Parts: sequence; structure tokens; C-alpha cells
Amino acid sequence: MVEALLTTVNLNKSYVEADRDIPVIRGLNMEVNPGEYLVIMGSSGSGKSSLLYLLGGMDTPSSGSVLVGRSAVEGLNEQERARMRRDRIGFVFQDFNLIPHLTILENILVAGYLLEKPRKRVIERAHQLMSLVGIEKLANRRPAQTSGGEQQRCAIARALINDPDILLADEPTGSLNAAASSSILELFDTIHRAGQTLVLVTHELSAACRGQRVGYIHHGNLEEFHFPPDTSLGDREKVLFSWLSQRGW
Ligand SMILES: Nc1ncnc2c1ncn2[C@@H]1O[C@H](COP(=O)(O)OP(=O)(O)OP(=O)(O)O)[C@@H](O)[C@H]1O
Repeated sequence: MVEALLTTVNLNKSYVEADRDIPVIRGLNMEVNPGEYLVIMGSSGSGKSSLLYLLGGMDTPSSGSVLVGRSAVEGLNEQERARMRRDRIGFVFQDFNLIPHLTILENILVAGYLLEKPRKRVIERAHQLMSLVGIEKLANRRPAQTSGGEQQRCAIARALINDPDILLADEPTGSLNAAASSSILELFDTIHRAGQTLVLVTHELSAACRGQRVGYIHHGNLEEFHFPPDTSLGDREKVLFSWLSQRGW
């Protein structure tokens, strides 16, 4: 049996507001398997980002477990958790989060230098990734001198510099126009075909249809949708829309 890369066991997350517990994730059980492309959807405020942060070890559950391989994240100390995030998880955000005074190349390298790898090897890998994501000519520009789509490509290269087991992306096309958005989704398809495991949070149907399976957060839990085999992108949108509508999306 294939071992899941990420597993949640009875995962709960509440936020405290005015001395009251507000539950967001409630007893959620899920797995992310090697090589899969999982999409997380849900209405606004349903807990998509919260779940992604828990999966990536960037936040701590109120109770329950997130297992990365066989290691429970909540059992790790701060240093071990930082190492786990650095070595195993890549994160892409809606707002790119690049460092403005560094060049595109330097933004990618910074994440790579955190690992104890030879510098030469990190620089080679950064150039390979810039070529993969199509920004090799922009290496010496600062983020402000590039478009939103190019900045997101840089952020994707940065997230891949340590060859993470899983790439987690939180609304990565949310700040982009339609053309840039669709080219980023094509880039995700390419990365996925090359074997990268992906978890994408999105509220866009067209983006969700690129995945293999959709998890819809409903009342703090995850309901799963599997696309019927051999359906066109257009038909995938129709069946997913119909399934989501039944759940009040
Ligand atoms: N640090 C926090 N403290 C208190 N409440 C929070 C905190 N972070 C998130 N929340 C609340 O938890 C709920 C889920 O937030 P989350 O950002 O995970 O939802 P989301 O599905 O990603 O939303 P959106 O699609 O609007 O980005 C929301 O009601 C939000 O206001």
C-alpha cells in the first residue's frame, strides 16, 4: 500500500474570539497521496486557508493530528517543525510574498540557502527552475520590475527550490488577470505531470477542474468529489458545478 504524504486524524481548529471558541475545522480526516493533485474548495470563511496552514505545519491544531509521512507535526518541537516545513513542504500564496529588494534569482536562492546544500548546486537548481517556469530572462530584475504572473512564477520556483514532497498553493491565481491565471494553471499541470504532489485552494471552477479530486469544506469537514473518467475540461466544470450547487456553494 502507498503511504500517504499527509494525513489528518480527527483534526480540529478553533479560533478564540471575545473569549468564545469559534470552530472552523471539525474532526476532519483526509489523506494526500504521492503524485496526486488535490483541490480544496469551500465558501468564503469555510476554513480553506486554515486547513492549508495546518497541513503545512504553519499553524497548530486545537486537537487531532496532522501526519507528514508518519511524523505527527504537533509532536515536533519548533526547530523540528521548521525543518519539516523547509525540507518537505513548498508554499505558494495569493500575494506572492517576494522580498522586494532582492532580485528574482535571489528570491529563489534565499529559500535554497536555508538547506545545507552546496551553494553551486542551489544556484544550478534555481536556474533550472527559472527555465521551467519561464522567467530565466528576468533573473536580475526586482519583483516590482516584473508582472504579477511573473512574480507568481518566481514564487513557484522559490517553493520548489528544496524539492518539496508537497506543494501547497493558497489561491495562487487570485491576484492575476485571466491570461496570467490560466498560464499559471498550465504551469501547475506541467509540474504535476512531472510528478509533483499538489494541493490547491481555489474558489475558481476552471482552476478546480484541473485537479484529480476536490475536497469541499462543509461545516468544518471535507466532502469529496471525484471527476468522472475521460471527461473534457468543459464537462468537468459542469459536473463539478452541479455537485457544488447541491452543497450550497
Ligand atoms: N487568526 C484568526 N483568528 C480568528 N479567526 C480567524 C483567524 N483566522 C481565520 N479566522 C476565521 O476562521 C474562518 C476561516 O478562515 P479561513 O481564512 O480559513 O477561510 P477561507 O475559507 O480560506 O476564506 P476565504 O475564501 O474568504 O479566504 C473565518 O471565519 C475567519 O474569519
